[in-house]
Parts: sequence; structure tokens; C-alpha cells
Amino acid sequence: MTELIYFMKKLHNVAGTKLYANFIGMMLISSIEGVSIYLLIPLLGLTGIFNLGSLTIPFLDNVNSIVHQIPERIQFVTMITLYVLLVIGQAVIQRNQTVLNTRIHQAFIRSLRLSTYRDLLQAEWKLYLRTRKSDINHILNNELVRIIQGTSLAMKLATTIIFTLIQVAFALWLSFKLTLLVLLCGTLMAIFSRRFSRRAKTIGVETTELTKSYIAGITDHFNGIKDIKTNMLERQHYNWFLALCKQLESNFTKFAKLQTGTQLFYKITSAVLIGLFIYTSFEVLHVSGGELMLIVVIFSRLWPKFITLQNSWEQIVTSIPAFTSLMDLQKECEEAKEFELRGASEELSIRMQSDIECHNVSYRYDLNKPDYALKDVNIRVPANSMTAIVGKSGAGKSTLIDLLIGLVRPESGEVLYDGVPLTAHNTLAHRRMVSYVPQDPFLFHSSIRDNLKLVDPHAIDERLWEALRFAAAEDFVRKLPDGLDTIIGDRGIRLSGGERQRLVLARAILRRPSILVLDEATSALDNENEAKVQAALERLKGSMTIIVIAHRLSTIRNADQVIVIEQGRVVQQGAYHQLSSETRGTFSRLLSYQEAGLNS
Ligand SMILES: Nc1ncnc2c1ncn2[C@@H]1O[C@H](COP(=O)(O)OP(=O)(O)OP(=O)(O)O)[C@@H](O)[C@H]1O
Repeated sequence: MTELIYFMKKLHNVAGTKLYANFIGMMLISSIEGVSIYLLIPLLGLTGIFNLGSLTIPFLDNVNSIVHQIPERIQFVTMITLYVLLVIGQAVIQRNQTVLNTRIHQAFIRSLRLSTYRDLLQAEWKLYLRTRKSDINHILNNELVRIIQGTSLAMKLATTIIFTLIQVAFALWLSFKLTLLVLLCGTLMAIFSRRFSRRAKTIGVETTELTKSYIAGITDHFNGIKDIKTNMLERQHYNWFLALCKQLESNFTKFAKLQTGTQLFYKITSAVLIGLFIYTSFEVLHVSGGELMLIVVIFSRLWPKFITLQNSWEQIVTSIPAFTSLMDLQKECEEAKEFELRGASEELSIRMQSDIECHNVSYRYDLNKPDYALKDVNIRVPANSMTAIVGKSGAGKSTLIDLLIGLVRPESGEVLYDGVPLTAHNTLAHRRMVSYVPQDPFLFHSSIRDNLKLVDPHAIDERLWEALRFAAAEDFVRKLPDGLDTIIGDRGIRLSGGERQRLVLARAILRRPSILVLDEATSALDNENEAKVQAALERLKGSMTIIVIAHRLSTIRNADQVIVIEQGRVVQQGAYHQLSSETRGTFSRLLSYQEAGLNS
């Protein structure tokens, strides 16, 4: 319930006065519907089906006296015209209200999408270390839709409640005892229906879990489709998918069964009650035909409202787990917030002058476990030089880079830029100096030009070619039929691994960073292209700080400094030739493994 109120408040903030207009529209539609049905009674009276004058009830007395003021020859036509006008009026209002309702809900979904997306962008890297990307996709796709459905239903429910109350008041005026009896039955039914609502909530939780698994599964499978195809894993994945689809089907069927079960229950009760009322009225109380008609009208107007209320409530309850998912994600984002997107400067404001240092830096991914990814690290990365970080797989190289660029914060110790400790306040200003090239480059399904201009939307073609030349990518781009306008596919799938790496390197250079970080960024290059990239990096030395992680040690021969990490600790630090001459050191061992053709 708290979740529902929270999102209704958000809806109110987005829609403002339009929400009231929408509400009034819904009320008008329901009122006209009610009035036009009650108008049928005098209409039927005029046809002579029963005698209006025989009824001694206030509403019909008033209507009767108004009807008798109309000249007799046009009474019937006037009543029919009034009825038709009311129905047309209702249809016109209905159309406008539907459009307004769509506008409100589209604005609301946009606002939720934008705020969630912004919160995610503003969150620290640590949020992404513990959250599955597919869960984020799931919330931004499925759960948002369920939230909109839930809030929309809540609005309708509020209108139904108000309208039911008006109808109850009206019905009480027409027949106090009968209405009281209907209300009593309704209350008993509502108490009995609580078990339906509890069941609806359980189904809702199951829906969230199943759709989450669905999105996670298909994301994983299609990310790893090459693995699936090359290892012939299609059958296993198909069987998994089949089982999940069956569970989803069963979940939706369960909800449909629940809803129709509630409806059936209410309808059966309604038939039994109406039968009982008619029997008692006719046989025991000996009421007239007109009053019996009234009983049927009241009952047929009021009772379906109880069914609608119960059904809407069940649907709202099933969407509550979606509300909770989004609220949890928002809370996590808020706790992990590292900056405010609005007003954030795009400038590469600072340039590093002296060095980056780590003072006794230790880091653990999981504070509840004893294993440190890095322990007591003390290093210095001088400005405008090339530093290489080497070590076995899992030694802690990428973690060290993440700490150096402020993506994660040390558990203890400090990272300093030009002697100033990196803090929550200045991290982003420093990170703007960095261009990072990962091992698995990130490219969009768009043209080469768009992918490059992502970092500098105003860059002219000449600068794009210059960056491509630098990254040894000019030749292959020129050979492509559409050159810079070539569409490169999902994550650049239409290019080779080496071509992708060179494109991302060109993009990194285009930014003219103060610090260039290459995390295994040349691993997919052949010897010729690697030599070209090395020569380019050599030219850059002196104008920017270059930090390189490389498994292939030949690529770091020109480094000014090599840092060797083993099991999270820095075990050697110095110039390439100095370290290679320390025969008992880790670096010499790594070198000899590679020379012998073994993997480190
Ligand atoms: N997101 C994570 N959650 C938990 N542990 C992690 C995470 N990322 C890395 N680790 C652990 O931290 C340690 C250091 O990992 P890191 O990725 O820094 O090694 P690396 O030297 O870069 O390895 P590689 O050369 O294989 O990329 C490893 O033991 C790894 O299992």
C-alpha cells in the first residue's frame, strides 16, 4: 500500500491539474451512465410496461412530476431524445477522457523512465558490480509497464469507489432497507475476498521472478550465442526456455483463474441474492411490480460495482511487486549516487602535472570475505610517461586501474592525483582526464562516424581520420565501401576483434585525454598492427600519461616503468630492462613462460 501511495504521489507531481480534470471526466462518465440507466424507468413507465403513478418512491415521484409538465404528445420523444443526448454526451466525454488519460500516463512513464535512467547513470560503479544488467533491463521494460497499469487502475478504483458511494447514497434514498441489505452482503463478500487478494499478491511476486529470469536468460543466451552455436548447446538452451515459458504460461493462467473465479463467485452470489430478494419481496412482503423493478435496478447497478472493486484491487495487488522492484532500485541508486547529471560539466578541466600515487591501498570486492583483490599497494605513476601493469590472470591489474581512475574507492589507504587525495567530491573532475580502452571494446550498432563522434560531437572528418591513422585503423576504414558511414553491427560484430580494438583506441585518442588507459587493449592485434599502435603510443609519450595492462610482454618493451602484481600485492616495480635482469623475480618468470610459449 505504501508503494502504491508513493507512486500515486509521483503521478500527481507529473500530471498536476490534468489529473483532476481526468478524475472529473471519469466521474462525469460514470454519473451519466448511472443517470441514463435510471432514466430508463420513467421511459419504461411511459411505454405502459408498468404504471409510474403506482410507485411511491421519491426519485420516481420527482421524475414523474417533471415528465408531466411536458406536453403529453411529446413526452415520449423528449425522454428518448434526452436519453440519446446523454449517451452521446457520455461518448464524447469518454473519448476526451481516454486521450487525456493516455497523455497523463505517457508523461508519467516518460518521467519514470528518465528518472530511473538518470539515477542509474549517476550511480557509482559498485552498483553495477552487484546488479545484473538484465535485472535493470527488466525493471526498465516490464516492471515500468506494470507500474503504469497499477497506477492507472488505482485511479479508476478511486473513481469507482466515489461513484459507488454516490450510488449507495442514491440507492439509500430510494430504498433504505434494501440498500442496507445489499451493503451488508457486499461487506461480507469483501471480507471473504481477502483470501483472493492475498493469492493475487503471491501470483504477482511469482510474475516478477519469472519475467526477471526470462529477461536475464535471453540476454545471457544471445550475448553468448557464438558459444552456444559453436559448442552445439542449442538443445540445452531450448529446453531451459521451454520450461520457463511453461512456468510463465501457468503464472498467467493462475491469475486469469483467480480473476474469473472471483467474478464467478460474485455472479453466483448475485444470482442467488437477487432470486431471494425477488421471492421475499413478492411472496412475503407482497410489493408491487414497480417496486420490484426498483429492486432489480438498484441491485443490478450496485452489485457489479463490488465485482469491479474486487477485480481492480486484485490487479493492483499483483503489480505491487513491480512497484517494490523499482523503489528498491531507486534506493540503491540513491545510496550509490556519485554525481548530479544535471549541470555536470563536460570539460576536460584538469590536466595532470606531476603523478598519481597509491598510498597503502587495499581493496576487497566483498567486505564479508577475507580475500583482498589488492593489499597494501604503494605505487607512483609519473605524468606524461608510460607505465605498464603486469601479472598473472586474477592478480589484481584491472582492479588497480579501477582504483586509479576512481571507479571504485579503496577500503583503506589513499589514491592521490598531483598530491591531492581522490575523494567523492573530486573524483569525477579527475576521471574526465581519462580515456579508457577496455579489452572487450564497447561499440554501438551505428556508423563508424557516430561511434567516434560520441566523445566529440563537433569533431570534423579530418580529425576523425587523424585519430584513425594514429590507431592504425585508417587503412581498413578506407577500404570499407561506406567508409566512415559503415554500420558496424551490434557491439561492432561486423568488424574483427583487432579492428574493433583499433576503433576504440581511435575514439579514446579523439578525446585528447591527459591519461590514456589501455586494459589489454591491443591483445587482438596482429604483429604488424600492434607495431603501428606501439609506434603511435611512443609518439604520444611525453604529451600524456599512458597506463597499459598487457599479457603479451613484448608490447610493453617501451614502457618507462613496469609494475608487477602477484595475488593483489605489488612484488616488483622498475624499468623493463632492470626487472628482466632480476632473474629470481616474478617478471623474469613471466618473461620466461612467454618465451617458452606457455600461458601465464
Ligand atoms: N566484480 C567482482 N566481484 C568479486 N570479485 C572480483 C570481481 N572482479 C574481480 N574480482 C576478483 O578480484 C581479483 C582481481 O581481479 P582482477 O580482475 O583485478 O584481475 P586481473 O589481474 O585484471 O585479471 P585478468 O588478467 O584475468 O583480467 C580476482 O581474484 C577476481 O576474482
